[in-house]
Amino acid sequence: MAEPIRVCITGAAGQIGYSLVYMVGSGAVFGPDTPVILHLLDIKPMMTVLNGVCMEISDCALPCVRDVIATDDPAVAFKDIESAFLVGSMPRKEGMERKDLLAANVKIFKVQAQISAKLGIPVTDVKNVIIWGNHSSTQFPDVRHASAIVNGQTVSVYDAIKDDAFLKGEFITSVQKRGAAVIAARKLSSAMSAAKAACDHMRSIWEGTSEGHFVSMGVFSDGSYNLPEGVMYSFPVTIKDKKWSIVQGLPIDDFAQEMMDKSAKELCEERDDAIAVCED
Ligand SMILES: NC(=O)c1ccc[n+]([C@@H]2O[C@H](COP(=O)([O-])OP(=O)(O)OC[C@H]3O[C@@H](n4cnc5c(N)ncnc54)[C@H](O)[C@@H]3O)[C@@H](O)[C@H]2O)c1
Repeated sequence: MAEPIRVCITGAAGQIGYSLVYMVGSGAVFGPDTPVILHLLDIKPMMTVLNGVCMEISDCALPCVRDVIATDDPAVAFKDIESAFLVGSMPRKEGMERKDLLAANVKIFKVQAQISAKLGIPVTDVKNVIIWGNHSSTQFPDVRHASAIVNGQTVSVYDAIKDDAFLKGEFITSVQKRGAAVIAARKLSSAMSAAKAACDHMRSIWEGTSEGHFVSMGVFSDGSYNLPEGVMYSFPVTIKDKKWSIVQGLPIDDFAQEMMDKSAKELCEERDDAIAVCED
């Protein structure tokens, strides 16, 4: 086996942390041949809970876990690490909008399932669905540039679904409202799917994207696609040598641009709110 890498997970005693620890420790993120030393950070009152998580890590005999450092000291948690999942903060509760979280959290610091169900194919046969914008009710899931394997042929998802009303209506709104729907059903914010998404992001960064594939990530906007510069915005990106590049030149129609602009406007407002909180 290779030398172990040090991976920090903050908020490790929380819901998302609980799923993340398992996924990282089982080899699903950095590969089954890469041992990891887990640096688990949480706040002092959560140390007993974190100790329970450590007991379970030990009981699971996770194949990739070489050692575990559980701490409430960020200096210890972030020492010599190669990668970090910054999860520690306050989750959204029923009735809360994302904006409500900003004031609380600012100081501390994808959507193929529906398409594959509509086409009756496995999720692995759908690629390049884009989420533009914010992770909120203005996010814009866009299948215009996506392709799928149907009956052994690679086809455009838009042409295969052939349902403009669905793709511009129900599909978008159900993705936009998914977070709230999970909270309404679980009475808790999503955790397993959030941890899976974080792990997918980390694996994409670690391994890079394969030829012809892109993934959506919230990255610092450089003004591509006529969107405002200087906000964190979800773009289609490719990744090589752990560096992301925004995919350029995708044709954007009026409908898409309007959706993308709406999410950008909200992100600019959130950025300004966050700056105001910091300056308080
Ligand atoms: N993007 C998404 O899809 C998505 C989905 C769900 C949750 N979230 C966000 O992820 C975060 C964590 O959610 P959760 O459900 O795991 O919450 P949780 O309350 O179960 O866990 C959060 C953990 O963070 C710890 N924590 C708080 N402040 C900390 C600090 N300063 N340093 C280290 N640890 C700290 C808490 O003690 C707790 O153990 C929240 O901000 C939530 O809004 C995002």
